[in-house]
Amino acid sequence: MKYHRVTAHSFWWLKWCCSLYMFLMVIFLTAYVVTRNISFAIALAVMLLILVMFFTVVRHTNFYKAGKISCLIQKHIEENQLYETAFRGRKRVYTFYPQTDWCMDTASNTLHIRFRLSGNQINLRGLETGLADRLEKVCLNIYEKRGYIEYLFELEQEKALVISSKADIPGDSGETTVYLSPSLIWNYRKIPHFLIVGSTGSGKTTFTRFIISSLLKCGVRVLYLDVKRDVEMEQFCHGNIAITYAYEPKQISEEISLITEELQSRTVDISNMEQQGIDGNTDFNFNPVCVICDEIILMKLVFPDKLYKETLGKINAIIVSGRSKNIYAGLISQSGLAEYFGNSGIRGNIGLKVALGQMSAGEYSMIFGTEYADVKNLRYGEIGSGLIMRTGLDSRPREFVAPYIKNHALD
Ligand SMILES: Nc1ncnc2c1ncn2[C@@H]1O[C@H](COP(=O)(O)OP(=O)(O)OP(=O)(O)O)[C@@H](O)[C@H]1O
Repeated sequence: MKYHRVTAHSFWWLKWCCSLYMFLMVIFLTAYVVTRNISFAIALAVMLLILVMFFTVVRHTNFYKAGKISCLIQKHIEENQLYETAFRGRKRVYTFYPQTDWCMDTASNTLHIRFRLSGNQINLRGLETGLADRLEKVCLNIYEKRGYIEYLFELEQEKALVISSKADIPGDSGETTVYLSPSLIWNYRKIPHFLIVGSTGSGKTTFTRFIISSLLKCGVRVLYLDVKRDVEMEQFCHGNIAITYAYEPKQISEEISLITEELQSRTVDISNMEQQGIDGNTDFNFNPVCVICDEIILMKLVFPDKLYKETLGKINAIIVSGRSKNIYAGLISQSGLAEYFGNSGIRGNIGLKVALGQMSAGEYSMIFGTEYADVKNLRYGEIGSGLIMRTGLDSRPREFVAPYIKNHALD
C-alpha cells in the first residue's frame, strides 16, 4: 500500500492556480462590463466551460479523490490545531506538524490514516469521531503500533443486497452463516444471539424477516414470540412450517418452556457424552433452534408479573448457556432496552447487535457500550440503514444497510 504524506503546505500550488484562475475570470468580467467588448465575454465563457469540464471529468478520477482526502485531513489538523507554531521575526512558522500519512486499500475497502505519536502536547488520539464526520466515512478500527496511531475508515459506502425472491437469499442448507450485506456475514454459531433495536418504521420487522428466512435456509427452527401481534409477521410465520408463532401469554409461556426443557435435556446429553470421553468442545450436532422475542419490554405490561419474570429468566438462560446446545435467542426492541439489560451481563453475551435508524447517545451506549455513545449513522434517511457490531469480529460499531427486500419477496 502506498502512503501519501499530508503536510502543512500540501496543495499550495493548487491554491495558487485556483486563485490565479479566479483572478483572471474577475479581470475578464470587469473588462467586459467596462468595455462591452464581446471578446472578453467569449474568454469568460470559455474559462467557465473549461472549469465545468475539468470538474466533470476530474471528479471521478483517483487523483481528485486522493486530493480531496488530503485536503480534508489537512483541514482537520488545522481546525483542531493539531500543530504548534512560533513567530520567527514577523513570520509565523510551524514548529510541529504531525507526521500524517494515509492510503487507500481498495481490496479491503478501507482508508488508513496514521499519525506519528511524537510525545509532545498535541493529542493525536481520539480523532476518530471528528475525522469520521469530516470524511463522511465510518471508523472501523483504531490501533497503535510502532509509534503510530492508525485510524481505519470504510472507503466506499456499501450497496445493500437486493432480495427479489427467496431464491436471492444467499447461503445454503447446513451452513451456519447469514449474509447480511455483500461484505458482512454473521456466523450464528460463533457469534451467538442477536439484538435489533430501532425506532418505529426503521426497518426492524423487515430485517428480522430477512434474518428468519436466512436462518430457515440454514436449517434453523424458529420460535417467534410476538406480544404485540404484528399482522404481517403473523402471516409471514404461518406461511412456514419451520416457524412456531406465539402471541398469547399462555402460549408464549408454554413454547418457551418447551425450549428450556430442550436446553436442559441437551445439557444432560452433553454431560453424558463427555463422560463417555467425547471432547466437550466437539460440535454435538443438535438441531439448531432460534427463539426470537419481539418487544420483550412489552411483556412486562401484558404478562402477570410472575409469568414475565419466569419468561425473562428462560430467555436469559438461553442467552447465557444456549450456544453450546445450538439454541439461540434474538431480541427486537424499539428502545435500547435499558430496563431489560440493567446491570446484568446479558448484553455482553449477545454476539450480533444492530441499531437501525438514528439513536440517542444514551441508547448507543446501552446497545454497544459506553465508549461508543457518540457513534452516528451516516446513512441516516436511507431505508434499513444503521450500525452493526459483531462481538469478537468488529472492534467498534460499523455502518450497515439491511438487504433491500422487494414487495412480497419473502412471502
Ligand atoms: N430492508 C427493507 N427493504 C425494503 N423496505 C423496507 C426495508 N426496511 C423497511 N422497509 C419499508 O419500511 C416500512 C417500515 O418497516 P418495518 O415495518 O420493518 O419497520 P419497523 O421498525 O418494524 O416498524 P414498527 O416498529 O412500527 O413495526 C416497511 O413497510 C417497508 O415498506
